[in-house]
Amino acid sequence: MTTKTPRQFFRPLAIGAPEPFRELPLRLERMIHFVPPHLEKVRAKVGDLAPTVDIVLGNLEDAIPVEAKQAARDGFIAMGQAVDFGKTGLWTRVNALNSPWFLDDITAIMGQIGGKLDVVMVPKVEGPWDIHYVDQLLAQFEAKYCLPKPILIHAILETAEGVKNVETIATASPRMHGMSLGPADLAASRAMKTTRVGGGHPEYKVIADPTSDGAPRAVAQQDLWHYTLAKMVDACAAAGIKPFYGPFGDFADEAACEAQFRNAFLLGCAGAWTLHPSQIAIAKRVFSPDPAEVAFAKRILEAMPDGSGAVMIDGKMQDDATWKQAKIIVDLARQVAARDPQLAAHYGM
Ligand SMILES: CC(=O)SCCNC(=O)CCNC(=O)[C@H](O)C(C)(C)COP(=O)(O)OP(=O)(O)OC[C@H]1O[C@@H](n2cnc3c(N)ncnc32)[C@H](O)[C@@H]1OP(=O)(O)O
Ligand SMILES: CC(=O)C(=O)O
Ligand SMILES: [Mg+2]
Repeated sequence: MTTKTPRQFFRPLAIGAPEPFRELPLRLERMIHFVPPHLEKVRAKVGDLAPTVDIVLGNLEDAIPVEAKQAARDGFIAMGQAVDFGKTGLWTRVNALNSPWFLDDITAIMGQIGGKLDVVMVPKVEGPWDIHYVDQLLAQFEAKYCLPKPILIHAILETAEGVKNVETIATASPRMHGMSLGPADLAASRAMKTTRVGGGHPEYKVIADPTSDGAPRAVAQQDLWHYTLAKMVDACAAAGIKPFYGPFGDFADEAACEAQFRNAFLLGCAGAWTLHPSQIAIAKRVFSPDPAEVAFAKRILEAMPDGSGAVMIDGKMQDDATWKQAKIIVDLARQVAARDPQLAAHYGM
């Protein structure tokens, strides 16, 4: 594949558009909270909701009825204008690039609240060509409206072709913020035989061999999403962008939601989607590091001030590599502490 030279890669795509970021802005993004902006009742509470989440996302795509597409777009703009989001990110999920609504979504939003928007989430991204199109369009709007800061792109990985092209999607533009797993559309795209939005399936399992005494055979459920999530995490980490778990649709099963989010956290994800207020506390709990882990990570950093050598702590060998792991945990704890005084106290920060 032909790619741009390094210098061309970082040039603005429209005269007057801001320079692309070289590094992602440092932001705590434990949950991307989805708001249906066509509902006046929900919209009215966004001012109170915003300080309790890291990101508010106005959803315009799936889950918004066709007859409410315009109301959702208008509602998102009204909400964006009315609310002071402070340190909370303001994102939107626009309709798919091949839908009848995308062009009007992006045109209206950039014209009216482009200066407040942080990230555009693009659904059903199939390859780098989708990112290039949105990249160029955003640059033209940034130039037209003299926006000082580039708007970032977050892709949803939710088609088989997208998964096949995940590495070229991740590196398609300096505007790439990250990626989320879209387990519902991806399941459909792959003809997986499920009807769930994320999470496991009891029939996806391995079973131990039968024994001569006929004892019940041990069964272990496997994670349907491990392969895709791991592939996405590697593509994102290699490109210097952020991977996220997507939605978990069974709001009543908080334990399963927490387990799926925690697997994603341990594997390298920065956050997950919250679709219902009850999921916010789960995401906060999972994507803020455990105070005991933070305390141990601090001991590693203190024992190896320049990050080199080998020391023993509680019988465990530490060296340059565990120092790097510890730094990731302590840096994340610092970000969380800056946002959450209660956790700051638990972390001793
Ligand atoms: C596969 C995908 O694409 S996933 C992404 C697309 N899906 C979404 O964005 C769904 C977002 N969530 C929602 O729209 C809603 O949660 C629904 C429609 C699924 C369920 O809503 P309800 O039936 O109202 O749920 P419930 O009665 O439990 O809500 C309790 C309260 O929380 C509010 N609430 C529910 N969801 C949200 C939300 N996402 N954000 C803010 N408030 C919410 C309700 O308005 C209700 O408020 P009230 O107590 O003042 O009446
Ligand atoms: C997240 C999403 O859009 C999906 O699972 O299809
Ligand atoms: Mg989807």
